[in-house]
Amino acid sequence: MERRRIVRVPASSANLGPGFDVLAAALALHVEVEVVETGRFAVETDLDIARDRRNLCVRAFERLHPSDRFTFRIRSQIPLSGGLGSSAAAIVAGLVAADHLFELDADVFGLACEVEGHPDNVAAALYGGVVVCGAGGAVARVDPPTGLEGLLVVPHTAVRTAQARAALPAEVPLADAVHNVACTALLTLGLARGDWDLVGRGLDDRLHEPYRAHLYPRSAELVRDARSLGALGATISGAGPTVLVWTHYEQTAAVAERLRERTAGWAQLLRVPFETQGADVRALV
Ligand SMILES: Nc1ncnc2c1ncn2[C@@H]1O[C@H](COP(=O)(O)OP(=O)(O)OP(=O)(O)O)[C@@H](O)[C@H]1O
Ligand SMILES: N[C@@H](CCO)C(=O)O
Repeated sequence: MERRRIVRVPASSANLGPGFDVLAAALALHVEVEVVETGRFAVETDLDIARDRRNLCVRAFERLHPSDRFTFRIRSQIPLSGGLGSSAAAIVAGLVAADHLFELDADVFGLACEVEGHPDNVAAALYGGVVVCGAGGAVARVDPPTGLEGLLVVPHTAVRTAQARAALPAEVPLADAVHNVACTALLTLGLARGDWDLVGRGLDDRLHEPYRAHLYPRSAELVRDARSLGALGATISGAGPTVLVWTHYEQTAAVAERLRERTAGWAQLLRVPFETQGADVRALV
């Protein structure tokens, strides 16, 4: 009988403002990858992604097992323009599928970090919730507070993560590093306590968003103006250009209305809950 697995992995928003390469949150948009032992290699998808062995799901799968006899059917709700952890979700899906098919009990998190190059999106994709990635591969996870919602504003123009990482300086002023430590502490306390004031005060960043603003000028402007639209604040999602506008659910509809006027012509405006559930795998018969 054909062996078959279906893996569902959430999108994620990394950095959450000040927590560069440390903080991320899973979001309720998903990639679904069905891996079937058909006896031939193929990638079947409507997405604009590689259909050969350069495909990220396949590359990740191959870290654990050859893909020659497997067909990969990939569907995704995650915009590919950048900032929503689509690459991490694809990598986690490939690894989880192989790990489950061959009962390997592999270090999926460690391998996924190696392929992705940084841990934040990978941790959120694998474990769900809000994650803090520490030294030596440690991950702490907390459920997002009840009532927290996100509005995602997705531009047409894409930014590749590699390009955004290349824009960062090797050194930053000490005062900016201190500012980010303070904001990260306020934000994590705010998220753990469900304290909206602390969350709003903790979203500011000086380590990556200013250095990348020339790659996504309209997104940077929206982050600056989000509070004046009634939101708790906004952050560049991951390496951008998508913007995550943070709201309490009682504010979301009104903020969405103002954003709709403000972002006419942008690719998508999505109301997306934070996701508590991480990667999930099922065996199909
Ligand atoms: N389901 C998928 N299967 C295979 N490859 C994918 C899939 N989804 C995305 N990719 C690949 O990942 C690339 C996007 O990766 P990139 O790191 O630039 O952005 P991102 O992961 O969406 O954003 P960020 O890392 O900032 O959150 C796509 O161009 C595509 O090549
Ligand atoms: N922390 C990463 C997330 C992008 O995948 C970055 O900002 O480069």
